[in-house]
Amino acid sequence: MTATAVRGIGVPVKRKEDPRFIRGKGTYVDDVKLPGMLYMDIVRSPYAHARIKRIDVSKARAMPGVIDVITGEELAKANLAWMPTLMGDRQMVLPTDRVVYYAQEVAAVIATDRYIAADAVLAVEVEYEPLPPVLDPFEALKPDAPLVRPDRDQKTNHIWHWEAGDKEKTDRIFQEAEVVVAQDLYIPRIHVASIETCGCVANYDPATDKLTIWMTSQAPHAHRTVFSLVTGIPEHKIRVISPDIGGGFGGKVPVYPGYVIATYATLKHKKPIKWIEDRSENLQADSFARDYHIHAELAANRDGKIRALRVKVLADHGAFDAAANPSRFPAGLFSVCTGSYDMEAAHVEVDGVYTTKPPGGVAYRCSFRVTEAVHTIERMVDILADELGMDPAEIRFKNFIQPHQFPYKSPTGWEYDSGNYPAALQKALDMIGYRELRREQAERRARGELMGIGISTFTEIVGAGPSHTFDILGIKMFDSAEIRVHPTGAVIVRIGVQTQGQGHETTFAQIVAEELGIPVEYITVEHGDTDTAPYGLGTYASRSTPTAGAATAVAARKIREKARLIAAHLLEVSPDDLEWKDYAFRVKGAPDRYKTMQEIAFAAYTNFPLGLEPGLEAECYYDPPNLTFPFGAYVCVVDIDRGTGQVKIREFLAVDDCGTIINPMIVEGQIHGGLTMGMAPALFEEIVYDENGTMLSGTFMDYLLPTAVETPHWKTAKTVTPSPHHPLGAKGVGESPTIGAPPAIVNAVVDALSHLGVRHIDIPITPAKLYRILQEKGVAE
Ligand code: PCD
Ligand SMILES: [Cu+]
Repeated sequence: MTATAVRGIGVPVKRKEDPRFIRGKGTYVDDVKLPGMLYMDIVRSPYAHARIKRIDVSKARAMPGVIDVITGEELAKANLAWMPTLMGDRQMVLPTDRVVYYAQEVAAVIATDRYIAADAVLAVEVEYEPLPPVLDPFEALKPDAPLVRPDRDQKTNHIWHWEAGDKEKTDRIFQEAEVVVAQDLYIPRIHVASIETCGCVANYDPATDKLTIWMTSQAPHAHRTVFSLVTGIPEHKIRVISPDIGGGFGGKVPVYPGYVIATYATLKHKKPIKWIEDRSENLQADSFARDYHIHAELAANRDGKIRALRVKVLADHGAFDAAANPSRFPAGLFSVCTGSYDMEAAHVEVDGVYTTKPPGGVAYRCSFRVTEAVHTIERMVDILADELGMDPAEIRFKNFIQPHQFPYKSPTGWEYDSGNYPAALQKALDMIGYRELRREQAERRARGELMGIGISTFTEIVGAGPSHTFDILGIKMFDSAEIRVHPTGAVIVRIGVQTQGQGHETTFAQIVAEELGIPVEYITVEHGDTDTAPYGLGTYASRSTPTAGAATAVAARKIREKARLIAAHLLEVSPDDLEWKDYAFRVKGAPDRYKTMQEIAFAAYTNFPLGLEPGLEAECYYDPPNLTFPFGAYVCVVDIDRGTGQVKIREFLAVDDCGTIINPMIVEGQIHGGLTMGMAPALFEEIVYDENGTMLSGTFMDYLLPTAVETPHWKTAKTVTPSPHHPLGAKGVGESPTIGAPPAIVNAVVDALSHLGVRHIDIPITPAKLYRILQEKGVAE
């Protein structure tokens, strides 16, 4: 078998899933239609904070086609008015006495038709007594602030305090440091706004006593376990199916009240119940991302050598701590904020705060708060360079962790597996022609034009994670793969992770193709169905390749070891006389005597050595020894329109390193998508509330997503520094670009204005915001 025939690792195989997608033949949750299916729609709160005095459902119930109206009171009787969150908090499914955010679920209508359900929602009468909203986390911490969560024992809006690093050493360095720079940064609330909204079809079948839930889930097994624990239904009687998913991006990790209500309703009515959010519900009430109020300080020597980083954060979590993080990391992996730079010490503190806003704190393509971490350090390094009058590239070269320092122990306790930061930045600078650009900038500046060059050299942390520190509600964050090679050499691979567009059906097949020498078209990848897929923690935080990808390689190697015994039997040699070469087992010294995996597979069912178990299957539950640390060097060139305040990205070059690349075409697609999702919050996206806590950006008229028109032509390149502990040397890549892009863009805009005394601008850098700055500085046209 040749590499061309196998099309394994490193080959730009076209996506196996695309033929069905481009024909419109995908099966999304809303495509699931069952006989007798009922439809659910949700009554939502018009207030951010209010007491519920009365809910009158009589008019709604009387409407033809309305089957039921479910309220919090009814759920309370079933002990389901509250549910646990992934972070160990509790969250209202439906309220019994108060609402704590705008658009919160208040009641649910079940009807024979989606439109009848929507009409009946309007007929439900709710009497509210408005309470003062709590919108600013700083205000929320004041002693006289209204309590968002009187249900808790602690009578405060403070949720938790979390810290990492060495406080004493950090403080000492700050006291004696030659230079200190400080900056407040705000990373606003944003929303993943995936094409497909959330939803489910819940179906309890009394004949089999089985509950099946098709749901938009990034983690079907974990969700099944949560459902079992919440409802008391035995886990084998629950089947969660996550079918084709129209984008996850972190927003489909949490459990939403709608899933729980629909499940309750199917158990009650013994009919399938469909619930699909509309766009506004999705934007208004589903988990948000970011909302970090950051104060950061760097201590350095006058020559630009960074000595220490100190960061304090207020994290606005909304009304419930329903963030999607590993249990022990309430602030996610934010403590990776020392980035790509070697320093003596760091201290990071994060405080979680309740406000009357929707709960969440999901990733938005940022692997557990890494975007926030990277934005902080990459902005601070530029601010320091500005303070010292140094070039931002030069200050980075001066502070990079050097290639020989890996594995590198960071001051907040991470062990970076591998990296070569100077090589990546040098490549980026050479490719973009950095010196020439600086020259051009000086000329343009002299003519009064505003051109900026921004750099970001970020380190990502993905692949959660090693069982000694990573779990979700106690379930360790391993992942899994199961491979079956059938007699004709056709293969089914089942994995514990679940694609939402990333192309796992292709890349995981390529891993098996490479390891077994079976052409990729003979390999089918299945996932997302808890009845058939092995247990896994799901797809988010760019963990699939580092965890399930490793499991797939290890399982394939187990198959290969068994195949060796069968090949030896067929070739009548000892197993030790065989070597795996050019995708076949060959007799050492006589490479023309060989058996391919197809021949071996057939023998595994027809002609296996006596005493050997028949069949050719293997599984692996992979507990990663460490996380993987992908990285990149991005350079962004912007021109600012002095007449409108508009930022034009003239050029953007992304040099990424995700170790061994499985499918270069898919990785490039991931990078294009990720860069666009990095540009979006840098320039456009923001969730805005008015002074009453009403969301002002609940439609795509107001929540500005970039289109192809706003998106520049991304240039990409790579370096390859394999992970030393991953069986394939691969690291995750899905989120790197979203993490690396925002600071590159902001650094470029600030660079364009630094000679006017501008040091920092919070995202999103909208034309209106920028135009005001241009006016202040007297350069607006
Ligand atoms: N080295 C390497 C790496 C990787 N790869 C590829 O690429 C992809 C990706 O991967 P990763 O990195 O591992 O990741 P995952 O896990 O798979 O995924 C996840 C991610 O992914 C991304 N991307 C995407 N895409 C699409 N299309 N869709 C979606 O949804 C999405 N999402 C996003 C997100 S957000 Mo989070 O959830 O926030 O946490 S996380 C995330 C896949 O296919 C794989 O296999 C390759 O090839 N190579
Ligand atoms: Cu984040």
